[in-house]
This record gives sequence, structure tokens and C-alpha cells, in this order.
Amino acid sequence: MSGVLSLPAPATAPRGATAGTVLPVLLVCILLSMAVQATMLTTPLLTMHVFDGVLESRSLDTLWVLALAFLAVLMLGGALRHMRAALLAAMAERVGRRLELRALAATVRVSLAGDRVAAARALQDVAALRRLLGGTVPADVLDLLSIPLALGFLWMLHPLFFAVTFAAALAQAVIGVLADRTARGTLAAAMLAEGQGRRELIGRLGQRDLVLGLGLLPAVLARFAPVQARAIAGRGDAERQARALAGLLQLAGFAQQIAVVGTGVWLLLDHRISPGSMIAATSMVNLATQPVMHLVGHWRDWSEGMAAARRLSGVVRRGAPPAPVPPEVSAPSGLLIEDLTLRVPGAARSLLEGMSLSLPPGNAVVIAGPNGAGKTTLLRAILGLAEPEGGRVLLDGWDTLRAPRGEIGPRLGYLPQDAQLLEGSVMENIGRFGTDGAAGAVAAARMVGAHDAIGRLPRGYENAAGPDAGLSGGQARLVALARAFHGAPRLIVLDEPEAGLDAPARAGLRNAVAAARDGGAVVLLVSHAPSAWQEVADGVLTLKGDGSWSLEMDA
Ligand SMILES: Nc1ncnc2c1ncn2[C@@H]1O[C@H](COP(=O)(O)OP(=O)(O)OP(=O)(O)O)[C@@H](O)[C@H]1O
Repeated sequence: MSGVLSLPAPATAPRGATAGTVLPVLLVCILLSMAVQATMLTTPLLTMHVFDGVLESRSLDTLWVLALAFLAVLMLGGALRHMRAALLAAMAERVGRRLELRALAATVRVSLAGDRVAAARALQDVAALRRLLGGTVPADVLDLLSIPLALGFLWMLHPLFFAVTFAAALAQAVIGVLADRTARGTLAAAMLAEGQGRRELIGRLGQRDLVLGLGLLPAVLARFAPVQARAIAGRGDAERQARALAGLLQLAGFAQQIAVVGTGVWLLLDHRISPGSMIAATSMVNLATQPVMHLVGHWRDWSEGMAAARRLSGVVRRGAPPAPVPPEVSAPSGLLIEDLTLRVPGAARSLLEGMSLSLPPGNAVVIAGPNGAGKTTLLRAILGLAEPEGGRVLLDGWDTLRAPRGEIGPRLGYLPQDAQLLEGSVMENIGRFGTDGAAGAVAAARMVGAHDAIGRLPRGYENAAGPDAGLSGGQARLVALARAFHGAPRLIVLDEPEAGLDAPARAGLRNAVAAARDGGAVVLLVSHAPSAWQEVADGVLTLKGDGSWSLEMDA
């Protein structure tokens, strides 16, 4: 199933605002870069004056003035570079943070839609892009501005200098592009293998009791080793290609120096240029070719970064929230399921065919059926977490799949089969990380009979509740139950809520379901013992496992 979810947009300014705040800074950086290049241009100019003017006139005063000017220009250039670096770092930080939030929201949607690999890689891609933005590449790109400046100056010195330098810069750029083409695939494959291997290993090591207890570690490592070996070999290939590229670039650099000096000497012997012009031309050539050399030298940074940017923009595009659908005013209040059809992902058979039913507020229904009949899948479709094959689900007129998540989320209470507590305190988890304080969380805990159990935790409501907090299975379930009832949701969906609860907790749960129903909520709960709910439930919805279903409501 390819559910595209309408999670709320991250708490960031809209896309335009990002561009709006970054563009002026970028413009300042470009201006600063031009100023930096101008100071660098001054160096060969001063050298030319020393050679052609001072040596001729033998004026020490002029030499002193030129030396001071040289020093001043150097200091100015350094200061401007420093300012530019600070601005670029601040801009990278800002762009990176916004990107992270956008990517994170898209990643969650893509992950919920089933593409966990793309989702996990997206987080690595954000890190790669941050490295690119925070590294030397942005400054190197801005330094490309020096090329036309230097080429123009070389043209003025002599068109032959221009031609030699232009050819050298072009050759270096071509080497860079070819190297990138060759190495990009190798590197991407190595990174993919590395990521997949690491994810699989971390996933298995998460089941540490099983892995250690049953002696599965050698088998786990044996599965991981070849993947890791492939990844290391791929990275090795990419490193070798990078070294070959560096060698080639060095060669191109030497050839360029020889060509420029050769051209200069020939022009000098032919009396077409002065000695100062020749010295100026040799340093100017560096100014024109160094940015290209730097960029090509850092090809791996920008190649990885650009590949990460491409993948991320794909994830952001796929994870874009669908256009929100407003509530249908003519729909009845409560839960309305219309012609719902569910299919097993990737399989031909239907889990459920054409389910239509309406449950007004104040109804509790048990969902029963054999293992694998589709009970959990039905709950997820009802909650708008998975896109059905056909049909739709409305809660008080809101389409649960297409409504903005910020609207529909607070109307829902959900206890998944595993408690799924998030990092944070018991209080924060019950209160859904909201701002309504302790009162709401305590009320919800009291409602499901979890208050005393939470009181027995070392730090009570302030106790950590995340996956590594050490809560017992039953304690975690009680906290998750309180979360499901918090804020008086309009629809409460409980997937096998009794599992792992002791007798008093089960009694508390029954009372909570009855109270929520009497308070006007629709309660759906999956149970393998529907008769145990006879007193509380208003009906039983049975999934047969062959796509058919039946609903029996009490008279
Ligand atoms: N993400 C998935 N990918 C592939 N198949 C899936 C996926 N989710 C569910 N299924 C399949 O859909 C069917 C219904 O699963 P579901 O978990 O909804 O059943 P259930 O009635 O809740 O089962 P149980 O009582 O064992 O919890 C099963 O055959 C299951 O293998």
C-alpha cells in the first residue's frame, strides 16, 4: 500500500522565506568574492610594477610604497575572506537546519508509505549535504568568479597567455567531469551497500537477548561481513580513482606551468612583452586555474553532496503532503466507512471487500477474526495511516487519510500492538508532547487505571518512557493506553489492548472503554476473546480472512 500521509508541515518558514533570507546573504558573498578576487589581482599588478618600474628607475621610495600597498592589499584580502567564510558558514547552518526539518517531515511520510530504505538514507543525505554546504566547496564555487577577471587581464597582457590559460582551465574541468562520471556510480553503490549492511546489523543487534541468548551472533556477523566487504571494496575503488585523478591534475598543472613559461619566454625574446608582464602572467594563470583545481580536487565532496541533494529532492517530492481535504459537512457524526477495500501489499488477494458501515458517537465495537485476517490493517486504514485499495473513512466528516494531520491527529487515540513510546517522560508521552501540562496526563492515566502503576515508577510521571527506559511490557502498555485516551479523542482504536495486562489493569481498561463510549467516543478494539467484552461492547465486527466480514450490533 502506498499511503501518502498528510503530516503537518514542519515548524519552519515556507520555502519562499528560505530563499528570501538566503538570497541577500548570497549576494553579499558574491560581492565579497569579487572584492577578494580584485585584491588577488592586485598582487601580479604590483609585481609587474616592481619589475618594470622599480628595476628600471631604481627608486627605493617607489619600492617601499609598493611594498606597503602590497601589504595593505594582502590584509584587506584576508579580512574580506574571513568575512565571507563567516557569512557562508552562517548561511550553510541556516539552510542545513531548514533542509533537515523539511527532509525529516518528508522522510516520515515516505517511511510510513513503506519505503524505509529511502527514508533511512535521506537522513544520511542531509548529513552529506550539510558537510558540502559547511565545507570549502561553496567558497571554491564563488572563487570561480576570478576566472573571467584573470582571463581578461591575461588577454590584456597578451592574447596568447589567455589562450594557454583558457585551454588549461578547460582541460582541468574536463578531467574533473570525466572523473566524476566514472567514480560517481562506484561511490554511490558502495555507500548504498554500506548503509544497507549497517541498518541490517543495527536492526539485528537491537534484538540483543535473542542474538546473544540463542547464540545467533556468528550467523548475524556472517551475513554482515560480505556486505561490509563489498562496501569497503567499492570505497577502495573510488579512492583509487580519486588518486588517479589527483595525479592527472598534477600533470595538467605542470604542463600548464611549462606552457605559460614557454609562451612568456618566447614573447619576451620576441620583445612583445616586458619581463614584468611575464612574471604577472605566471601568477595570474594560477588565479585563473586554481579554483577549477580546487573544485576538481574536492570532487568527492561535491559529487556526494550533489547526489545527496538529488535523492533528497526526490524524497521531499514524494513525501509532500497531499492537498488537504476539508470536512464533509453533510456526513454523519461519528465513524463512517464507505466501500472500503483492502489488499495485502504486493499480493493479489483482498483482505477486505467493500466494507460500508456507520458508527454514531457513543459506540464501542470489538473487531475479531483469525490471525492474519486483516484486523491491524483495517485499523491502520481507519486511522488514515495506509491508503486503501478503494473506499474512504470519515470521522465527523473528516477524511482520515486526506485531512491535515494537525486536524485529525488530536481526534484520534491509538494503541498499536507494540506500545511505541517515544523518547521523553511518561508525562510527555501520555500528553502527546503537548502543552496542557500534568492535569490532562494524570486524568488520562486515572481513566485507564494506570495512575498507581505510574506512581510506583522510580520517578513517577517524570520517569523516562522511551524504548531504552526499562519499563516493563505491561507498564509501557499502560502508558500507551493512557496516551490513547488522552484529550478525549473522538475515535479510539485499540489493537489487542489486553495483551500483557494483569487482571486489575484489564478491569481498568474495560472501565475506560465504557467511560469513553459514554462520553461520545467511537471505540474500536481488536480482541481474540470478544465474549470478554460483551458487557461493554455494542457489537462485534468479524473479519473472516477471505475478504468477507460481518457486523453484529446488540439490539
Ligand atoms: N507491510 C506489510 N507487508 C506485507 N504484508 C503485510 C503487511 N502488513 C500486513 N501484511 C499482511 O496482511 C495480512 C493481514 O495482516 P494483519 O496484521 O492486518 O492481520 P491481523 O488480523 O491483525 O493478524 P493478527 O491477529 O495475527 O495480529 C497478513 O497476511 C500480513 O502478512
